Amino acid sequence: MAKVLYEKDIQQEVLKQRKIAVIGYGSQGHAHALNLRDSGYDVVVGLRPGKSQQKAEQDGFEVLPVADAVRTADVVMVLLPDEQQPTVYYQSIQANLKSGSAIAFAHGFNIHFSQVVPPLDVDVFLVAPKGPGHLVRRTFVEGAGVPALYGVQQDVTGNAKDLALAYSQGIGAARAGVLETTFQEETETDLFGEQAVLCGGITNLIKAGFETLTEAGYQPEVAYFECLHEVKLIVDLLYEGGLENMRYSVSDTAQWGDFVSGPRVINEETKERMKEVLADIQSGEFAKGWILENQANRPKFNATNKRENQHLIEQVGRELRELMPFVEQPIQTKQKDVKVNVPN
Ligand SMILES: NC(=O)C1=CN([C@@H]2O[C@H](COP(=O)(O)OP(=O)(O)OC[C@H]3O[C@@H](n4cnc5c(N)ncnc54)[C@H](OP(=O)(O)O)[C@@H]3O)[C@@H](O)[C@H]2O)C=CC1
Ligand SMILES: CC[C@](O)(C(C)=O)C(=O)O
Ligand SMILES: [Mg+2]
Ligand SMILES: [Mg+2]
Repeated sequence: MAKVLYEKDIQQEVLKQRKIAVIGYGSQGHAHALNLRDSGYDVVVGLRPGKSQQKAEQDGFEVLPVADAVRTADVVMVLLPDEQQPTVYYQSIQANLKSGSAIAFAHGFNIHFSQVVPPLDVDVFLVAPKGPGHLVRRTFVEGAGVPALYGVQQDVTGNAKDLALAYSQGIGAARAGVLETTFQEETETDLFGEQAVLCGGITNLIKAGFETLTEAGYQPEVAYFECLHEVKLIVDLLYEGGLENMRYSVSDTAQWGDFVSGPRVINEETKERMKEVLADIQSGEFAKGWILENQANRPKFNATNKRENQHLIEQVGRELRELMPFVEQPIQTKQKDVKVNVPN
């Protein structure tokens, strides 16, 4: 069994003496900056002029241009979109990193695929929350946390692991559990999880179910409740107590259907496709495609995003959610169809 660390296992002092620059104030950035400050750490935010800058200032942070924030910091956490990190790193971060300081990431993509190569005189570590940034903040405020993986790529000071652990504690992850990993393992498992299960897998499962019902003549509203809305209720039971807990709560008819029909939909063939997805991640093929897509200004990303937002399930869902005031308002701080290519 892997060793999972909690708050009681972690010393905070090593990070308390240091200034942390959080670069970026999006999903992860705002959560890390706010949680670290609430945990008593000294935080400055590095940004370009714009929406995030205004938000961070409204939240009471000192906000500096990226280069200046890096210059003042002992620990620099890079929370820019993965595809923007190399440009900003080489234009504004690398030359300003203090010798003996630390650079950190919430996802290993750019280090693992060598898009960012830090100098040899800094520590390089990873603290990767296993959940969306907005929940990293929401759960922290509620007194809980989102678990995280930590890893060290480069340890020149002898402090890298302690810094990573203290950082994990500062963002609230150690309340839920912190697990040691490598940049390679985090990158490959995170990409696989989001593609095959958490994002790509679940959205396509939902759409396929919805389309099967509507194409058979059933009402789209009924199909929406059945295939999308109820997913959260079922996932809550899975989250709270695993497969057994969900199966305990649903009817025996549903459980029997789960046993006999689930494997007709998700089976060895699906697993073979999953293995292909994993192989593309491991070989760097997926990373190459994503880097090229960005260099071309995201033609496929933008077209797919537009088409997906117009899907019948989205139209029906928007109308139904209007009538359910208890459903929490969507987060949607990001306009994912706009490619912004402006470094600092
Ligand atoms: N989203 C998530 O929940 C998770 C993300 N991660 C990782 O965290 C990192 C950050 O991702 P995420 O939080 O989704 O990113 P977001 O897209 O939510 O936020 C990006 C932030 O970076 C700023 N930014 C973008 N370009 C520049 C630039 N050129 N110069 C200065 N600031 C810039 C944006 O500001 P502006 O308003 O000016 O555009 C924004 O504040 C990634 O490595 C990701 O893989 C890891 C776990 C989960
Ligand atoms: C599941 C998507 C994720 O990996 C995450 C929230 O953990 C991401 O990159 O946003
Ligand atoms: Mg993830
Ligand atoms: Mg991810």
